[in-house]
Amino acid sequence: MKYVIGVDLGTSAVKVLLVDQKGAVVAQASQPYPLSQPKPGYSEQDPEDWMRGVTAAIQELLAKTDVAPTDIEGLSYSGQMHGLVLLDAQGNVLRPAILWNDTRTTAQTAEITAKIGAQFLAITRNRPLEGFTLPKLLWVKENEPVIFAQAAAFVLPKDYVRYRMTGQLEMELSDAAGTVMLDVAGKKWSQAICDAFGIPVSLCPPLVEATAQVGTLTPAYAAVSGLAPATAVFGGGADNACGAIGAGVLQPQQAMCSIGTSGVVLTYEPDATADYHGQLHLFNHAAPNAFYSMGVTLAAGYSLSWFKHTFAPDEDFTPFVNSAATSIPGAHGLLFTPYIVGERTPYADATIRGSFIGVDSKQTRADFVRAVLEGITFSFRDILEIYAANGKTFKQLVSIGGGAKSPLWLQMQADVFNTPIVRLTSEQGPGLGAAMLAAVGLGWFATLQDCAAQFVQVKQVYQPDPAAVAQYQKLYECYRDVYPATKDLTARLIDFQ
Ligand SMILES: Nc1ncnc2c1ncn2[C@@H]1O[C@H](COP(=O)(O)OP(=O)(O)O)[C@@H](O)[C@H]1O
Ligand SMILES: O=C(CO)[C@@H](O)[C@H](O)COP(=O)(O)O
Repeated sequence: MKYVIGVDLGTSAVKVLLVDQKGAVVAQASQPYPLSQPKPGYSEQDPEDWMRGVTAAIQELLAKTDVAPTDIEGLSYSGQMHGLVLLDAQGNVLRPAILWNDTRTTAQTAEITAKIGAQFLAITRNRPLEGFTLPKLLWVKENEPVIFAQAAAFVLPKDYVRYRMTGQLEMELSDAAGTVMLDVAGKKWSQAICDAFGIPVSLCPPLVEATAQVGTLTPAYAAVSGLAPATAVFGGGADNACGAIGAGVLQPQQAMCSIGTSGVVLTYEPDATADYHGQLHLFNHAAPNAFYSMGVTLAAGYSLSWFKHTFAPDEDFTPFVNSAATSIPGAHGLLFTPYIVGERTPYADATIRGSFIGVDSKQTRADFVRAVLEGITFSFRDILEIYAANGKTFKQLVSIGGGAKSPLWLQMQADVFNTPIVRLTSEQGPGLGAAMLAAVGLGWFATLQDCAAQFVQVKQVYQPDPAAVAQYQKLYECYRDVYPATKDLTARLIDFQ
């Protein structure tokens, strides 16, 4: 039997999966790393922490199995998107990576809109938002000119990890789309965007396709990790593109819902003509010549992990989440909005903050846990409403990410969306998608669709419960009114942080 490894470089942790030729996950390992928030709106990670985590997770993975490293034929990646890693001419990291959920760049996004708003949307297929990479590059250029002057290249998180493992510096296409410096339909760097903002195109690394082999491991990395030097390394993909592949979202009308640190509702787009007027993102898929659209909740799983970390640091996620079962839909009148680091879809608003509305002396901690889960789920419903307004409804949604571990949350999704929710045998969609890119790159399968037919396995389908659907419809109407009512108020409170 032969194997591949999928490395999922998430925001909370790296997860590595060892997958055999039949698609069975034979071992997995995970290593967390810290997130640094030195100022309100800032979110950074040290790329060296990613490297330590990836290497330790691979070592742990190999120690868990009897699989010979020489039987692991290939490895590929799924990566948290948009994070800016600046490198000097020797490939050294110049400053901490500025992540996708860092919102310090409001001035730069306004600058982009004012300068080339309509042209920007036409080329990149996206509105300039704080989370994307170009505003981060402009922020460094304006605020840290000495560092910017030393920059010889920029990469995204998983592209940096791949560089350290292979010595090859490239940027993979589905992730490059999230820089908003790419001509998305033309699959090439946009000279017009670079020129408009004084970014030398020489900073943009060569582009590589997701299933293309970039090389093999360096002898040094093979020695330290325990992998074989001949292990073939493939481009990989943006985590949401990989999540879609791992969820089998490879045809029009198929859609997924991902609860990781962020939250995503995503659908496959066969070409780049879909037009959501910038309300949703449109990026290149990691499947060849395909695209996907998506809306993003900035703090989905992060709202839950913040709440648990703050109020129940010693409890495990599973009992903590399950405690919500002792509450009821609507959490005895408590509503939560998950805007704890600002929001992206449907409100591109870096200064909105979260709220608990309807706090009552009869409520218990279980009500608060339930309200957090429900508020996050309502934020996904907001994205589904945008799809519906554009004529897209889905027969079912495949649920992936850490949040898909919880049967209670899966049923809640079915009830809030009034749509069947599919649970797969593994909730590690991005890691599985990364492994599938290696499997196709190695030629085990002719297409990702063929690979998905073998690798993607449904475990259970959660059907909406009509009574809960009716309750959640009324609650969702209240939820929608919280944003306009709290927008100005919570922005004023930021001064007191
Ligand atoms: N047992 C669980 N039940 C429900 N949600 C969970 C559970 N364990 C973790 N989570 C949620 O999953 C999130 C992490 O998901 P993951 O897909 O690993 O994220 P990332 O890829 O961003 O690192 C956490 O923020 C947490 O809220
Ligand atoms: O910014 C986005 C997508 O545009 C995020 O979805 C990141 O890609 C991080 O993903 P997770 O760590 O939550 O999986």
